[in-house]
Amino acid sequence: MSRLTAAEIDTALEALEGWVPCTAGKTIERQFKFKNFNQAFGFMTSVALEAEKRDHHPEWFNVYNKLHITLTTHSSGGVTEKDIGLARFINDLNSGKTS
Ligand SMILES: C[C@H](O)[C@H](O)[C@H]1CNC2=NC(N)=NC(=O)C2=N1
Repeated sequence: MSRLTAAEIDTALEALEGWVPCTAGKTIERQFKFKNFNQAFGFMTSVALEAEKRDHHPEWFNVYNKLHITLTTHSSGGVTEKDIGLARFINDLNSGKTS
């Protein structure tokens, strides 16, 4: 799958609240803050199950109620539609559109 250009990433992120391009356009990243660790880890569990289904996995860092997610496609060396799709799932989950 081919890498998106910086302009393509910007366009895609217009519809993805909270996500920003990082690492010279090689990743997209978003921070989340939950009420407590259970909420954060429950969210991560739902994302993990979906990631496994998609065979596309996040890089993330969790401390208590905070979660930082980095998405990139290793095999392409940058951001692809797979990252945009997973970011959309993550946002929908966060806003209650996904169970
Ligand atoms: C063999 C397996 O399909 C690959 O290693 C998958 C697994 N999950 C992945 N996740 C991400 N984020 N990028 C990849 O390139 C990737 N590749």
